Amino acid sequence: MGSITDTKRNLIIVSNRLPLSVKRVDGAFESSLSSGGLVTSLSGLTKSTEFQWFGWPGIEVKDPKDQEDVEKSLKEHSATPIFLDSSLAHEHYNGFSNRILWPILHYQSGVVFDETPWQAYRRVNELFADAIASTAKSGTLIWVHDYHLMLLPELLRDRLKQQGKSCAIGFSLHTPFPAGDFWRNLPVRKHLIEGMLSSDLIGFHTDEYKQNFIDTCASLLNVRTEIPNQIQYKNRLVCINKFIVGIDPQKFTDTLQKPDVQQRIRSLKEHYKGVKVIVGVDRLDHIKGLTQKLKGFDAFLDDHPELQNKVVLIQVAVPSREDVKEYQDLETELCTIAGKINGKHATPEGTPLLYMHRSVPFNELTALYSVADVCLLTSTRDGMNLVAFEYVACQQDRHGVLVLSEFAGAASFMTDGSIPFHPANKTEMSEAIFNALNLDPAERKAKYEYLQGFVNTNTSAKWGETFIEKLSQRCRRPGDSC
Ligand SMILES: O=P(O)(O)OC[C@H]1O[C@H](O[C@H]2O[C@H](CO)[C@@H](O)[C@H](O)[C@H]2O)[C@H](O)[C@@H](O)[C@@H]1O
Ligand SMILES: O=c1ccn([C@@H]2O[C@H](COP(=O)(O)OP(=O)(O)O)[C@@H](O)[C@H]2O)c(=O)[nH]1
Repeated sequence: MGSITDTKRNLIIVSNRLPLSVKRVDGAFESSLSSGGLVTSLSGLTKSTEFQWFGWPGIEVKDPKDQEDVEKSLKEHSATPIFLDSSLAHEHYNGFSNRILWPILHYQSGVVFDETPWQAYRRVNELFADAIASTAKSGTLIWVHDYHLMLLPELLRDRLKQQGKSCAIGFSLHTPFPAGDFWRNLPVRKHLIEGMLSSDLIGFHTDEYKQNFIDTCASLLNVRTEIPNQIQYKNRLVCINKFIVGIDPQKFTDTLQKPDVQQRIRSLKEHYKGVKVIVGVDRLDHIKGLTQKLKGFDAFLDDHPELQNKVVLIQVAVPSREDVKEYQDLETELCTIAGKINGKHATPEGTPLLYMHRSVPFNELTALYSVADVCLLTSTRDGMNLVAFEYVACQQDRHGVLVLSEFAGAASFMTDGSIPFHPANKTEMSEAIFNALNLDPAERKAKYEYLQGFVNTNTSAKWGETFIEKLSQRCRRPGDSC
C-alpha cells in the first residue's frame, strides 16, 4: 500500500450527499452528520487517507455571501459543496434517483419512468462534472460514488480531455446491480451503463452484482467481456471488481469504553433484566423489509406465548427521503402495524415492541447494539448493510446472534456466522428468531468469532485503500490487465 501516501493529496471523492448536511436554523447555518452506510464507509477511510470530498450540501443556498459561509465551514472538514437550486436537487435526488433508479436497482416492480426527473438527473451530473473538472489537476484520482452519479464518469472524461488533463476515474456502486431482465425496465439504462463504463475501475459490493453488470454490458452493448474482470469499451480497458466495504470497528470498541456509554449500558441492562433484547436499526426504506420484520415478529409472538414479557424488539427506523411519497406511505403503514402489534401483545407489564422513528446519537447506538442478544435485519435487497458489521463490532462480551436476511449483500460473507432466513417467509423468520435466542453459548461464540474475524479484516480503511491503490495502478499503467 506504499503508494497511497503519494496519492493522498491528490484524491477527490464525489458523492451526491456530503458527510455533513447543512440546515438553516434561525437564519444561521448548522451542519450535522448525514446518515447511511455510504457516509459510514467513507468516514472510516479518513483515518488513513486524505481527500477532498465534493457533493451537494443538502440545502439551497442562493446568496453568494451565504455560499461563502457554507463553503468556509465545510472546508474545515475537507468538503466542497456543489450548490444546486432546490427544484433541480429535488427532481434529481427524489424524482429520478430515489423514485425511479433506486427501486429498479433493488428489484422493485411498478416503477414508472418520467422524462422531467431524468433531465434533472442529467443536469445535476453535468454540474458535478463542471465543478470537479475545473478543480482536478492532471494525475488527480477521482473516485465517484453511487447511483446518483452514474453519468458522471463519462461527462468528466469529456471535460478533462477538453482541458488537456489526464486523471484516473473510479466508480463504486453501493447498491445491488440487478440481473439483466430487471434492468431492462429502465428505458435510459444504456446511457447509465455507458456513463459508468467511462471509468477506469468500477467496484461492486459482491460478485453477484459484478457479474450482473458484466452480463448486462455484454447483452446491451455487445462489448467483449470474455477476460475475467475486464471490459473492452471504446478502445479502453475498464476493470471491474468486487471490493468489500466495511466499517471502522475500532471506533465502536473505543466508544464502548467511554464512561458515559458504560453507564448507559448498565442502566439498559438493569431495565431489561430477565428480558431478551432484539435490536433492529434501519433507514426507513422499503428495501429494509420493515413491514416484513414487524409481521415476522408478530408471528414469533403468536408462536411463543410462553415468552410474553420476556422478549422485546427495539426497532430504530431512521427517517429517510421524507419528501418521497412512497417513503411517507411506508411510515404510515409501519406506525399502524406497530400499534396493532402492541395492541395485541402488550400486558400491564409492558409492550413487546419499541418502535422509534428517529435518528439515535452514536453513543446511544453503540450501547443499544451492545445490550442486544439478537440483531434482526430483514432487507428484501440491500447493497451491503453495515448495521450487521456494527452489531458484531459491539458484541465482544455478549456474543449476540445476527439474524440476517439472505438478500442483504452482507449475507454473501456473513451467512456462516449468522442465522440466515428468507424475509418474505414469516414462519422462517419466527423460527430464526427463536433459534437465535436459544443458541447454546459454544455455538454463539463460534459464530461470533467467525463474524468478528470478518469485520476486523474487512474494514472501511482497507476497502478504500485497496480501491485507491488499484485506481492509481490504472493511472500509472492503463494498459495492464486488471
Ligand atoms: O443519502 P440517503 O438518501 O439518506 O441514503 C443513505 C445511503 O443509502 C444507501 O446506502 C448504501 O450504501 C451502504 C454502504 O455501502 C450499503 O451498506 C447499503 O446497503 C446501501 O443501501 C445509498 O446507496 C447511499 O448513497 C446513501 O447515502
Ligand atoms: O440514527 C442513525 C442510526 C444509524 N445510522 C447509521 O446508518 C448506517 C446504515 O448503513 P447501512 O449500510 O446498514 O444501510 P444504508 O442506510 O446505507 O442503506 C450505519 O452506519 C448506521 O450506524 C445513522 O446514520 N443514524
